[in-house]
Amino acid sequence: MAGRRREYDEDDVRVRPGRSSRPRTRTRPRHVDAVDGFVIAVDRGRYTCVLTGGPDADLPQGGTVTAMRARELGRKSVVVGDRVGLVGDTSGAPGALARIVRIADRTSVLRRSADDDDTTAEGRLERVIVANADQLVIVGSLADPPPRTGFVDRCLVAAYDAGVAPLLCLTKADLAGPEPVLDYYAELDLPYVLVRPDSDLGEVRDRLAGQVSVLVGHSGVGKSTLVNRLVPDADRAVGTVSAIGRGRHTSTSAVALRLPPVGDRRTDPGWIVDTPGVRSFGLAHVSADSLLHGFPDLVEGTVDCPVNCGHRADDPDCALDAWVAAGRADPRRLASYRRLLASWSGIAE
Ligand SMILES: Nc1nc2c(ncn2[C@@H]2O[C@H](COP(=O)(O)OP(=O)(O)OP(=O)(O)O)[C@@H](O)[C@H]2O)c(=O)[nH]1
Ligand SMILES: [Zn+2]
Repeated sequence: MAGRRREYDEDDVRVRPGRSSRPRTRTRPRHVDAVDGFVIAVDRGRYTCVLTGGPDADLPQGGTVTAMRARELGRKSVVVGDRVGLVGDTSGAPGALARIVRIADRTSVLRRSADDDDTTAEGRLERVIVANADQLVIVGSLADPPPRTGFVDRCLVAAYDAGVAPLLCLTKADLAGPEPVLDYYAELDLPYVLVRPDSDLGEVRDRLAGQVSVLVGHSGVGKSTLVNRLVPDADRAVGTVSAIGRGRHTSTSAVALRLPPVGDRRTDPGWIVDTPGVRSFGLAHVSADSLLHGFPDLVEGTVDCPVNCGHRADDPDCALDAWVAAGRADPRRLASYRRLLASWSGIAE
């Protein structure tokens, strides 16, 4: 994580102009003494952060600091993955409360999909749940339950749109081979890893090293099993705001877990962000173009489409049908794209 952008929004700092004779103590503090933190969990207005200042900042160590938002942040939200500036009691002692006074510009955001409840403002909202993720690990089982490529396709759209690199993590490789899934994504150069109960996870850990990786997957695919294998003390790692194993009553929808060091290497093993209860990522903000770019194997097939072609099944001159008929892309991919189009209530054009 070293070397990542750490500029802060400075618009929350109000400095009075002029009056150089003014006693320093009466000017608003600029928080020059703020220390860098990384938000790992959010629970009812309390933010659990780890301190990331210092030369060994990204190595597994240290405790956590509980913080609240400073009023001067206004309406800006703070989410898991945010890089923040902290002041106040950052000792991490029991009962100590620090204040978040700055939020760094985000390199990426992932939004959860709106709740099905469109009768409330909350229910219609696609809230940002993770900031600054580098990688989206799409966890899917090869059997029991069978692969759901529609879900993977949806995640790919979210990943490409957010500028987050996708990694396909295929679990239960002891029950079925990966060929059907890999065949479906043959045109994509999608990186993937296979997981079975007896695999040592070395390749997975290599891919997670130095990254902030968000894990998403359907119920039953083995995501919890994988998280617990990767971070054996996951429950302890997030302390009192743990979302793991809790039901739907928790307000926490993401939690960052520090991966243990690999051997005696002094390199950053990375972070995983588990997303308990997140069924899928919101795509309402995604433009029609971005939706298509989640299907890179189809993009070239649209060059012969009429201007303003919607690429839907009932668009008579859509060139994608001919593209697929000519064997240039898998017809199942086109069907998946059109299913997504049909369910997509995009607002951005
Ligand atoms: N055969 C086999 N079974 C596995 C593997 N990984 C997990 N399982 C089993 O699959 C079942 C579901 O695993 P979980 O880890 O609970 O799945 P999950 O994705 O976290 O599902 P939720 O807890 O419902 O969100 C459990 O019975 C696991 O023991 C695997 O690689 N191979
Ligand atoms: Zn078209």
